[in-house]
Amino acid sequence: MTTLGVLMMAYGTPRNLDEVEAYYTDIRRGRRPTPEQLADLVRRYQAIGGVSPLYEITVRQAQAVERVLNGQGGRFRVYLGMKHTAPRIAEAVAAMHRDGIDRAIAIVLAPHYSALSVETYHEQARPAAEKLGLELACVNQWHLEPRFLDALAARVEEALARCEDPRRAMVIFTAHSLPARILEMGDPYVDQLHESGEAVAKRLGLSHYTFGWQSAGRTAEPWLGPDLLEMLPTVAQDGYREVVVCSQGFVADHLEVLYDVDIEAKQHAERLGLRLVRTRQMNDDPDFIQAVADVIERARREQGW
Ligand SMILES: CC1=C(CCC(=O)O)c2cc3nc(cc4[nH]c(cc5[nH]c(cc1n2)c(C)c5CCC(=O)O)c(CCC(=O)O)c4C)C(CCC(=O)O)=C3C
Ligand SMILES: [Fe+2]
Repeated sequence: MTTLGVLMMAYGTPRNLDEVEAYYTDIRRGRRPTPEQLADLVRRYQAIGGVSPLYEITVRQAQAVERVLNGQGGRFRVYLGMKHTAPRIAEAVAAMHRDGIDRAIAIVLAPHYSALSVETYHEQARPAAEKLGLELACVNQWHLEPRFLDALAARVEEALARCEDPRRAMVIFTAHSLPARILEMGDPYVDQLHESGEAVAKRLGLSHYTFGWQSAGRTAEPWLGPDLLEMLPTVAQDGYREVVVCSQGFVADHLEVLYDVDIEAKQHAERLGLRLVRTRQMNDDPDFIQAVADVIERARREQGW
């Protein structure tokens, strides 16, 4: 049995505050941020303790997925490639090739597809693989993977259990906002976020839930709305006292969760007399890791590998 590669791709995070400028420049496709923009981002990293736990969590996720896949009788080797930091996606592909791997499944640690998110990872992976003659099967989305939905539902249930009156709490499913032009592009991102949220709501029989966007970029073009922060006053006006935020578009604790939700949104909520409870992130919890392994196994079967 030959070893099958798994190219596991994730966003990447600066390892320390000195790396923030280079990171931000990379996210902005080579345009350096203004001193004000940089200072604001540094301030947000400082507010969550100086560094984001994202890199360590991503490494643990990759190792755990490899363990589960191989424990099920497979022969996989997982390689981690980051979009904005080292080890880069192309480096991970090159490492696979050096190790003699000629087939790999490429998966992004983000469940919902958009041409402006998941596709940008594949756009780095595909040419790197082609150049080396490595066959790549790219997974576009996995937001409806049954055990992923189970994991998401379990976290919403657990967050509701932390509410004083779970039946009267509003659940808001969020994801990273994207430029609103994806709507004219026929992009499936918005529909997919509704699909996974609806599936969870159905599993739990939720009657009070809605959808919102978070962490929109600081650019001039319009972004998908409504923004979570703008929704909170309406939720308060409608008489809710507790709100559960499920950042379903993210699978780890990182800046967008630890700052944008835990600090910024929580402060907004408190000023409105709302208690905000956030669902726990997936990180390397076994139920989530099994779900990712299921996605990879499914892709392997579909390829006939
Ligand atoms: C769709 C999407 C995901 C989810 C899917 C996926 O995971 O891929 C995601 C995740 C993440 N985004 C992250 C960080 C940042 N994203 C930024 C900016 C942007 N994100 C965008 C999109 C996404 N981003 C876009 C279109 C921009 C604007 C770029 C521009 O200007 O054209 C900025 C710049 C400053 C700011 O705007 O806040 C930062 C610092 C971190 C790591 C946090 C940590 O370090 O813990 C993570 C996991
Ligand atoms: Fe981002």
